[in-house]
Amino acid sequence: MLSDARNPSALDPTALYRLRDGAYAADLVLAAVSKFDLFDWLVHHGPVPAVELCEAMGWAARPADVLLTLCAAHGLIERFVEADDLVAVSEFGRWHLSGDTSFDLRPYYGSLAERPGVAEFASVLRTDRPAAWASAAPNGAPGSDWSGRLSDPHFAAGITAAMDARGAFLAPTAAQVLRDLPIRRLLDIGGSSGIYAMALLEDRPDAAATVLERSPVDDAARTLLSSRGAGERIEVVTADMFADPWPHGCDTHLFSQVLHDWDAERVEQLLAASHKALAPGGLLIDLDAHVDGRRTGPLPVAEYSALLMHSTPGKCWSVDELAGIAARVGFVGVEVRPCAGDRSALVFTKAP
Ligand SMILES: C[S@@+](CC[C@H](N)C(=O)[O-])C[C@H]1O[C@@H](n2cnc3c(N)ncnc32)[C@H](O)[C@@H]1O
Repeated sequence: MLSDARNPSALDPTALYRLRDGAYAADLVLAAVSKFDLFDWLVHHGPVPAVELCEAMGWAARPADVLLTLCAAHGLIERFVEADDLVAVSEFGRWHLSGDTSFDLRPYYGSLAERPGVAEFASVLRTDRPAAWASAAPNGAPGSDWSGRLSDPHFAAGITAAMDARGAFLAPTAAQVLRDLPIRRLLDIGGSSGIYAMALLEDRPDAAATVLERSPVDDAARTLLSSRGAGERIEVVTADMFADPWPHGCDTHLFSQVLHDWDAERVEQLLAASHKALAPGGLLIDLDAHVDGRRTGPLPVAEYSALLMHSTPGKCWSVDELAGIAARVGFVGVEVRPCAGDRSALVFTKAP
């Protein structure tokens, strides 16, 4: 048993990540059916560009994009991002979720329309404002979103423990995938407990790392790193990644599951800050769950994106969206490396 525990690939918890990360996805489809009658509308008005669909439904672009990815991943719609983001109901969607046939499941879905998550998604779709983390406060209550609650040391400790637990499998498996990269000085932005920095230093005895974290997560990170004997090689810098200067001169920057918490404007701000602070020729690694270029899946990522869209200003970004932003701020090229747990690492380079 012990040897299995030391070999993460022997006990792959991907199914458990999917269960947890997909917890909100059904509520989003229930909202589309019961609050907006999406598939029946598409039967009568589609195919339409997503922007017209949003206008008709009163939806904001970000949550609508997440919903369309999820519907496409379930085979309920067809989506063509390359053609004006044209959206059409599929035969499967028309058959079972519109009034067009006698196999209409809408009343069955409607019987769950009173679930709190369904109302929350209807509100996020209309307002683009995140709902409370884990639906733990009335919709839109001030400071109830994930980022607002991180200032509370008790909540921050719980989230840091959660990120650390997730990383026990993801960090060493990602480090294997990134083993060949010439990392000597790593900056792990929003690095939480430092578990990814530790994994990346494991096979690099001459390398060192800095975790950049906001308060009060910074203290939790320091305590954990020193209890794991990594306090000497990994320092924790307390900083707000949006407002404070970043340490300069690192040859590699890591965003692990950070960009998915933020909207396009702030993602661009973070990538620009990274480009500015990185050493020439340096690498930027984005480790995350990424939607495919056509924004039609994969299903586990589309489901996770629903959770993130519910309670953060972010979503699971597609490889193409991030590559576009990275190119705009000056990075060259992108290499995609599949990792365990439905994650992948995007490796961007700053020109020498
Ligand atoms: C979703 S967690 C990811 C943590 C870790 N990188 C991982 O992969 O598990 C996002 C992290 O970003 C940090 N964070 C959020 N806002 C921040 C800010 N303004 N400045 C620095 N860190 C921030 C949070 O404290 C949290 O640890």
